[in-house]
Amino acid sequence: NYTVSFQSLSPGSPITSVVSGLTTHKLSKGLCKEGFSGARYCILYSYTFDARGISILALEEKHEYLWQRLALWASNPYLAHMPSSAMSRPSFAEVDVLGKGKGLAALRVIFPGEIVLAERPLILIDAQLKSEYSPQDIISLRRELSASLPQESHEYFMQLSGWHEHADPVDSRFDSNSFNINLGGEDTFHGLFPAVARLNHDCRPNLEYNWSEDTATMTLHAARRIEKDEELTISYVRGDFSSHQRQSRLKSTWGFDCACSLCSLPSYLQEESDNRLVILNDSLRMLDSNRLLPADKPAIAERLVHLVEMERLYTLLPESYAYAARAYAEIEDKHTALKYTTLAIEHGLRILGAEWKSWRELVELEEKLLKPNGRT
Ligand SMILES: C[S@@+](CC[C@H](N)C(=O)[O-])C[C@H]1O[C@@H](n2cnc3c(N)ncnc32)[C@H](O)[C@@H]1O
Repeated sequence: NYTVSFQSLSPGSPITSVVSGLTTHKLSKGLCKEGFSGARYCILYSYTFDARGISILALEEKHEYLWQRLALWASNPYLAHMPSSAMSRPSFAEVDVLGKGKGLAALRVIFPGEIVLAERPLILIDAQLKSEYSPQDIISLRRELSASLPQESHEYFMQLSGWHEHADPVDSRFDSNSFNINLGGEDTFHGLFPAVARLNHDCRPNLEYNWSEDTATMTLHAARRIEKDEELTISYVRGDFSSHQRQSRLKSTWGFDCACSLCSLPSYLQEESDNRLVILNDSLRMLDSNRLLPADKPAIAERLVHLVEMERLYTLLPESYAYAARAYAEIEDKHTALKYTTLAIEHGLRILGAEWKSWRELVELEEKLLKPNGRT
């Protein structure tokens, strides 16, 4: 139920009330600026959204769609808030971590699959912006955007880390802390999630993040059991990259030398891990290629599962089980196919949540396998 007419929101217009679900939000339109292509990008902001506000910089005609996506989930019970505001029973707290600045640590044991944190963006920027304005204009737009947040949120944003020493302070905070997300089909945005922004990197993290376009929420699940006081981490780069690729990406984009559990191993063990990653990626390529005979697929899928387990790449585990399930179903080994289907569904829902793309396909496979005399 939206009572606002988006066309009528002109820059600097008086605040307009919008009813979404049970919540009344006050929306305002800020600065608008025409890009090189003639497209008009405008700031839309609300001081009341999720109790900490939101600032969006996007094509004017996309404002209504974006707002509907965000407002629909205003009553999501899992929503996290900034550490300074009321959050019923967080399982983590902000801490100082030696050599990494601030971070988040578990206040209690967190079990595999638990939702640790789920939040919507504080700032959203259309990724097209880069091609529409000069670097100087982008800096001013980003500054204007962060200044449109409520005072407390703006201060919180400015306390986030921004490692690029010589860059603009607002710009470097965006660059160090934002995620690329899809919102509105193919449209890419840079989203800043304030609590998630405090998570440090580990090449073998204990949390997995998932962006849901449907609920406009970033959700973090525990990828394994996490002990009390353990630091919570995500991986900023793909875990199946080689150690060299991971370390150089982390240095160039986030400015640090990775000293995580994997990168601190003696070099001969890192080489072992890199070798396993090469075979792991080859196995994935082969299974995707359609060039394998059905009889050869189970062994390759088993090898994939084994390597993923050895490499502690928990997020790849559900998809690896799924490959094994499909491979065994194809050769009509129902018993083993069912074992892997169950493992895939259980791990997938636990770690990746209901947004996991293979979930429904596997449930159908399981149903077929369970039919007496049913063929796969
Ligand atoms: C998204 S922020 C994470 C939170 C940040 N530590 C803070 O104090 O707000 C990314 C920055 O944290 C630091 N960082 C993250 N992971 C790290 C790691 N594994 N080792 C050292 N520094 C790390 C780097 O300075 C990086 O640019």
